[in-house]
Amino acid sequence: MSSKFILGENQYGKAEVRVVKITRDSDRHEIEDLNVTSQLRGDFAAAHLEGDNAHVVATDTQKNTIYAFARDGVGSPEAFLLRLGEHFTSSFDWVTGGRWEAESYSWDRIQAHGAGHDHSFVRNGQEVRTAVLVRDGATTHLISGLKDLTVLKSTQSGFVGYPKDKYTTLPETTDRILATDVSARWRFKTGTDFSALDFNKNYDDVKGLLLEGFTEKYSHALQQTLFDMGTKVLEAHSEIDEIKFSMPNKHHFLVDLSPFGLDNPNEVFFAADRPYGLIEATVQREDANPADIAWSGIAGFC
Ligand SMILES: O=c1[nH]c(=O)c2[nH]c(=O)[nH]c2[nH]1
Repeated sequence: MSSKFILGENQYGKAEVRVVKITRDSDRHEIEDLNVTSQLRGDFAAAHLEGDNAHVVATDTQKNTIYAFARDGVGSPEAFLLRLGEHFTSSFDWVTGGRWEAESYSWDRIQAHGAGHDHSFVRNGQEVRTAVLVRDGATTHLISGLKDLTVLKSTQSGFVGYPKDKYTTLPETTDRILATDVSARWRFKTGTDFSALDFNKNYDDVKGLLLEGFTEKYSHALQQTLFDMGTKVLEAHSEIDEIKFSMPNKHHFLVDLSPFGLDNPNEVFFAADRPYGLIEATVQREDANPADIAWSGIAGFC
């Protein structure tokens, strides 16, 4: 019996290019700090089948392009990825698409003597900003996001009414701590005019809405709070078609202080790090276009 083997889907590039850009037009410096991955798609059959590298834009060249483009400034992770995608697809005929991804780390000015310092910064540990661009021929998909945005509410959360079977030990509660690390990714409508979008403003606004959504209502479950958070974003942003979440339910267990003759009226908790509930869902417009190609390769979301 003979088998024939053919080349399936493929992409390649440079992963995790760490680039820090200091803008020093004046004594008051600005910092941009990114981790960028570039992957090209197109006709790379000869490289795989024949060892012919005529189409292989070296991963080293892709890395250098990222550094060279940073010389002009980054602006926003989304704008930076759009520039890279346009460059590679327009410069090389056989590059028909690709995937470009960035994480961006934010820095605050160090407050010294009552003012933000001109050139000394402290990493803002709140969350990591993310962006993914997928180009497929004439179609462009762009997904903004964030991860590790840790939030907690100390009341206005409960969990009751769930089915009880012989394995159920969890007591119902109408007053518990709700805590999670928000990971969210929001996809812009296909065909959005990205040149008209202020991505940094968009990011700040969506993050603000997510945080507001977390606070606003009594939470009957993290699932409900997730949906509320997503709804707020879609209501306010017509350019966004869907938002996906992955959120651990970071359990806080009341400590039994009775051995020490003390009561514990919901004040002292054991913050468990594992196991944790893991709540994942998409909130989308009813008429959103399916965009599986945009999401494939993004781990940790359903
Ligand atoms: O918000 C919650 N959702 C659940 O699905 C769940 N399951 C559980 O044990 N506690 C919780 N809390």
